[in-house]
Amino acid sequence: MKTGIIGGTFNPIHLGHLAIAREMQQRFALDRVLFIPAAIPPHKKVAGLPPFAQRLAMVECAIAGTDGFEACDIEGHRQGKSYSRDTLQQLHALYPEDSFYFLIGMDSLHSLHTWYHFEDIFPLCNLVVARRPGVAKPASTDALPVAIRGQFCYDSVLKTFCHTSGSHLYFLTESFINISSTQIRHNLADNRPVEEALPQAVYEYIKTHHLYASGKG
Ligand SMILES: Nc1ncnc2c1ncn2[C@@H]1O[C@H](COP(=O)(O)OP(=O)(O)OP(=O)(O)O)[C@@H](O)[C@H]1O
Ligand SMILES: O=C(O)c1ccc[n+]([C@@H]2O[C@H](COP(=O)([O-])O)[C@@H](O)[C@H]2O)c1
Repeated sequence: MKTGIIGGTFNPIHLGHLAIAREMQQRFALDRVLFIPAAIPPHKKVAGLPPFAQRLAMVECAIAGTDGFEACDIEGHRQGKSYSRDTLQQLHALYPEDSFYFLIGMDSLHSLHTWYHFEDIFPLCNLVVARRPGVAKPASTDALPVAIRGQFCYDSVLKTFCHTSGSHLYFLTESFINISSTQIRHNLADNRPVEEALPQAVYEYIKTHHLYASGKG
């Protein structure tokens, strides 16, 4: 089975997340894409963060009825920070036959060397990086962050980066939408429109549960 993974704080999940997940699903003919909310995001402020259960519920609202998309609460069952290395190891143990495609934003690629045991991550999955249209697709290891480039080579025939473990590093380009959860939270707090950035069901969940009102982070 080919399994895609998109992890995030999902505070809240938005149409940008869904668009890149769909692109990854189609490009790699994935059997399923797991949306994994971080219970305790390792590098983000947790003050004012809605509880894990609410961020998971918004993910469930966002993907309901979409073939191949599944919410995964694996990080809600662990103590401490939600490190991706630990999640990937757990998924490998649960699904030893699967190959994994782990989606991250370009910003995350550039800070990957600061992640917990980041070098363990490469052999555990293929990395799929979402980049903005117009940002050149890297075509040599020189374009990769210094901290990781030594572990990859560039195959100019296949136009792909290969890790020493045999995993690959791919770049997506088609579907980046210029949306962030931060912008959505600010718009909600200021009563500015957000409907175009959010699935309708997520918008309704936010309204019903009075999330992100002014003064609520
Ligand atoms: N519009 C987008 N297009 C492509 N990737 C995105 C987009 N927004 C977020 N991502 C990526 O999705 C993953 C989860 O993102 P996250 O939940 O932190 O959302 P965010 O919008 O970046 O949040 P915030 O604004 O609060 O930092 C990260 O790897 C991030 O880089
Ligand atoms: O494992 C780490 O050290 C680590 C550090 C920063 C981010 N991550 C993961 O990257 C994903 C996106 O994180 P964020 O903070 O941009 O929402 C999410 O799954 C996080 O758990 C993981």
